[in-house]
Amino acid sequence: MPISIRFDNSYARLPDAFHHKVAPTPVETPRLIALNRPLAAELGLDADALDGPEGAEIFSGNAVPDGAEPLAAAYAGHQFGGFSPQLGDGRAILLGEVIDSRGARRDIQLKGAGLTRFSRRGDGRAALGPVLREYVVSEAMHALGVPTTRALAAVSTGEAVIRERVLPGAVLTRVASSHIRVGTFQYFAARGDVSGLRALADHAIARHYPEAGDAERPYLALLEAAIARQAALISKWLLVGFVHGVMNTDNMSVAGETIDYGPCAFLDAYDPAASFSSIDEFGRYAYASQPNIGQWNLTRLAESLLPLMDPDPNAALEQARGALKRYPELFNVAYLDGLRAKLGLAEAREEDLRLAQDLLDLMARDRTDYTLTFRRLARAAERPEGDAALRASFADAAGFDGWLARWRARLAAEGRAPGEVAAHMRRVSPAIIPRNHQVEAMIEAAVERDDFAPFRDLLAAVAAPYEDRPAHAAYADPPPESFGPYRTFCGT
Ligand SMILES: Nc1ncnc2c1ncn2[C@@H]1O[C@H](COP(=O)(O)OP(=O)(O)OP(=O)(O)O)[C@@H](O)[C@H]1O
Ligand SMILES: [Mg+2]
Repeated sequence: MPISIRFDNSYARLPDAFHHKVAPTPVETPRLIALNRPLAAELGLDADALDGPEGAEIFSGNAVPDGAEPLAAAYAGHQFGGFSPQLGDGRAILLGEVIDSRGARRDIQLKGAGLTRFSRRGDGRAALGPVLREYVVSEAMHALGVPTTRALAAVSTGEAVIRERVLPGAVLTRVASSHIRVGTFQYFAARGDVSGLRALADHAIARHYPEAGDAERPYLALLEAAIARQAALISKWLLVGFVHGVMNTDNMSVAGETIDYGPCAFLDAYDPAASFSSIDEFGRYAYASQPNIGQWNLTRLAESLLPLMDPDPNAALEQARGALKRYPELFNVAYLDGLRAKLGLAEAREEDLRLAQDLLDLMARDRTDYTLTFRRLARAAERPEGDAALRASFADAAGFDGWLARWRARLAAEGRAPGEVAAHMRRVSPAIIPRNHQVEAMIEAAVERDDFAPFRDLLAAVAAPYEDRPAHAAYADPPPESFGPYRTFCGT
């Protein structure tokens, strides 16, 4: 019996200008590498039926399930500050949408599924390494509590893709609450297509911000809501040490989910200026620049929405400015709340930012490991003698001791039980992130030796980031010295 998926394809019903209806290009010998069974169940899919050759057929694009209406979406985007009026899905093909077990609409999309009208000079394909990276890192982000697209399946294609060298090809099946990007709005705005813009905004409101639809000014409310979600999202990135790496406006979801894990990386050593992507020469998308870039991108969204916001252009501009002005405050509040939690503080006080910033400054100076430092701090919270490994990680031991004394005094003033404080801290500061050296080792095993055991092990570890499980202990370790400085390459 063919697999049945209950599609309801609202994006396909939007006007022609929104998409190119195109089927995936079949691949030679699809092999299912991974199926996310819990996610499949959440989507109402038959995980047993999909966990084998039939799943390989569907998730490679070789078999298009009944009810799917494959399409490539049109979008534009600012890439490293320069505007491209037409990008679009050059290698991703949306199969359709399903309503999940909680009643939410979710996209099911194949990334690497072949040529579309938007492929430009690309081959429409993805390489196995980047597919596995996106699978592991997006699932890690989900487990960390960061809004993100999800990975439903990975399939190898049996075909080669040519990059700097010949690599095995693969397709990632990605699930998202939508694939509407800031660049999707820019696409219609740049063409002066106000009716398309309105259709898009109405679609985004219905799908992501239904309360905005009831507001006096729905399009302003859409902008405000998108700004709030983006501020919250980027604060979460910083709090787990995530560097997106390619925050172009076409890689910013209007739903506030992290999307496009091309050259992303997590901080090992804390360095606010950290930037890993080989194409981000000037550090535009460095770790600590992400909040500002978020605002820059949201300003592009605001500009795109102006024609809808008010018939009077000056009034529209005024409203957009007002909405954007709130972003820094929204970000700062969310980030400081997160830092407080990482320090185990339950009460908000004036001096909290200073306390947190002083620790971050010490960490930056001595390049301590971002993840380990906070995790060890939880241990220090429940031990009066402190944590020897933590102290040893600071070259400036006296500086750190001074900070530790201030922090302990602050905790003592709150008077909570040390065990409780430590438990709270461990709920927000992970033991395990997808460490860059582990991700690279996992990719090498898969690509060079067809060995997917490291992929499965890493995935299992990052799926339980806040737990200290002995079996996962190796994944909590920082990189060995020999790993050296890390560089990522756009996973095209
Ligand atoms: N191999 C390829 N073939 C065709 N088009 C490509 C290819 N790689 C990237 N593109 C296109 O180049 C543009 C920018 O690429 P970018 O790396 O941001 O996106 P992506 O990783 O392909 O996809 P997404 O943003 O959907 O995760 C997009 O329009 C994308 O579709
Ligand atoms: Mg992209």
